[in-house]
Amino acid sequence: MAQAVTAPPGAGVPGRAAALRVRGLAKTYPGGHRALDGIDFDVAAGEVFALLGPNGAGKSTTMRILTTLSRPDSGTAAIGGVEVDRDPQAVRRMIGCVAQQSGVDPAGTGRENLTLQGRLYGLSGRDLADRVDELLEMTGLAGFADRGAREYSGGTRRKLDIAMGLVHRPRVLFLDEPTTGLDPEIRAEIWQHIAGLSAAGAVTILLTTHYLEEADRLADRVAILDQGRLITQGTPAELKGALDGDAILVEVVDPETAGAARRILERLGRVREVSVDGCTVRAWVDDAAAAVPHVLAALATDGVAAASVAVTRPSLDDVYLRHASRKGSGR
Ligand SMILES: Nc1ncnc2c1ncn2[C@@H]1O[C@H](COP(=O)(O)OP(=O)(O)OP(=O)(O)O)[C@@H](O)[C@H]1O
Repeated sequence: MAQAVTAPPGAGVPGRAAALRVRGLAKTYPGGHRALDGIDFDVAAGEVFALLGPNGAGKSTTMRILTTLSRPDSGTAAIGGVEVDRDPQAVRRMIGCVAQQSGVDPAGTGRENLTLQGRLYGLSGRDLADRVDELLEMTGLAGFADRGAREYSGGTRRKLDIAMGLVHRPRVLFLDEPTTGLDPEIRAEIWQHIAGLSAAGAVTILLTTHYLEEADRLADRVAILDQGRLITQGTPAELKGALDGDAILVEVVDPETAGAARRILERLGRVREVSVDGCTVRAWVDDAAAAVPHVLAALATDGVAAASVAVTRPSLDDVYLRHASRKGSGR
């Protein structure tokens, strides 16, 4: 089995300036819970970097420290070369934050919310009006600009939150679970907006997410955080490529036979990491083309009927599950 790409301290993109640099960041909350246990990473200017991890892994704690809302016990974090602890005011001017909780004032219109946010950052007059129009256009909110935000759907409100985070042209945008709770259609629309921002190259993005597909689609690099430690980081392709082999998915006709199918596969020499989810039995093999006939023959010999067999290349889900299972944690 190939080793996963482990996180070299401060791994970043060679030759690109770090917009964000984190070294040895640690935090223990009152009561003794160690939420961060010394993490290192760099995010290059213009990159989209996704922090993944199960509940309680330390993602929000990392976000809070980087956005100056909380202090680490040790280690350093710098945005554009400025340490967050040393000059939080300067850091706040360089960053935009879209928190899980919406910052939209439901009593105002979209335009009013954006205008107020711009004023808080010192924008005024024509500059501010132009920036507000630009953002309304960019996030597809022009048609809703003068409606009360109270009437907005969850997705529209989230788009306004993102626009508000961008009003002062931050160098780094923090998105904390930007699409959690939104339906797939709106999620896809928001992904398009984030991808558009990234393609324009004007802003570096750090996002946290529970959706592996989101990280796979949007992120140039991802890091998996678990129990306060960064257990792996790299591009989605690197992380997937580090998992040797293919996944075989066998769907059994009768769910009662899934356990038997699992035991049969576990007895086959060339199959490893067999798991069951309902009617589907999943296993890893080095060479799917060679393994599939043996799998089917073994199932048929023991009288287990298979409805279908599929072979897939490793996904980011597989990367996540491999690391989560190594650590013995769930998702
Ligand atoms: N203010 C606090 N006081 C004490 N413990 C805290 C505090 N905030 C977070 N924790 C604990 O620290 C750990 C990390 O929490 P954090 O919110 O950073 O995780 P997370 O990865 O963002 O999780 P989620 O995906 O659920 O938001 C958790 O065990 C959490 O219970």
